Amino acid sequence: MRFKVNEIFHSIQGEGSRAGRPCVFIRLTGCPLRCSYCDTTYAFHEGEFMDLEAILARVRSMAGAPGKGPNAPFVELTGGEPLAHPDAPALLSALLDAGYEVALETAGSHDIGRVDPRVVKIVDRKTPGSGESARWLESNLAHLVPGQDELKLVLTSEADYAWARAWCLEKGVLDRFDVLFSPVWGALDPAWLAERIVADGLPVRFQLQLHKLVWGAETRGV
Ligand SMILES: C[S@@+](CC[C@H](N)C(=O)[O-])C[C@H]1O[C@@H](n2cnc3c(N)ncnc32)[C@H](O)[C@@H]1O
Ligand SMILES: Nc1nc2[nH]cc(C(=O)O)c2c(=O)[nH]1
Ligand code: SF4
Ligand SMILES: [Mg+2]
Repeated sequence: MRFKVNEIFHSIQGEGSRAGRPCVFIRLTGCPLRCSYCDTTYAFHEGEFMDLEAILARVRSMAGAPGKGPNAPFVELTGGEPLAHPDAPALLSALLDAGYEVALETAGSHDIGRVDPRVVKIVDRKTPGSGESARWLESNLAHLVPGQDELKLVLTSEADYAWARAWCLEKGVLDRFDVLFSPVWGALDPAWLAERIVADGLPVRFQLQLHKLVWGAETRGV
């Protein structure tokens, strides 16, 4: 089983409710979407083929020995769009079997029902401002595990916020899942977003990309 891999790196988880934890990232090459704000366009084509064993060996060399419990080494599969690769579910299962806590970062454009339910799924509901909101697979909502998985809405503008709020209320997701609202870096004022969430009493988690605050927005491999 082979995968085109853009990069594998060890850093601090910069997004989601697990932000701040050391994490090994596996970034697969390729994405069929073209979000207006994508900060990872270098992963659309660049990469080298690696087989499953080589990926597991690289992860092991960075994350250390697998463990158990809440502080088991943490590994995230991202991209590009990892689920655009037909064998991504098998890679995720192999990482789980090796004893890691495993997360998947996905655009919600591909069926997450094929993924082991123990994988922490961080599913990005693309907004109109991304230009890719029509790629959303509504059936994915039924596969999210409350208390484990997360919905993320990355907002380009005040109009995107209004759309995101209405979508969350219409779908009833705020009663069931951890929902994250993030500004597009450099596009939507984070203070405006934070204040608006508070003013609206919206039970979502505001997030900034921590790694960009630490290393700047252009640094790769962090
Ligand atoms: C690079 S994507 C890879 C995973 C998958 N393709 C997706 O979009 O969820 C990882 C996350 O970074 C977010 N992201 C990309 N560019 C961003 C930007 N300029 N500002 C804030 N978040 C961004 C995406 O919305 C997504 O949630
Ligand atoms: N530090 C760090 N945390 C991240 N969380 C999700 C990322 C991604 O690109 O999917 C990411 C990333 O690129 N870097
Ligand atoms: S789906 Fe993810 S990787 Fe693909 S263009 Fe959008 S943000 Fe970038
Ligand atoms: Mg990133």
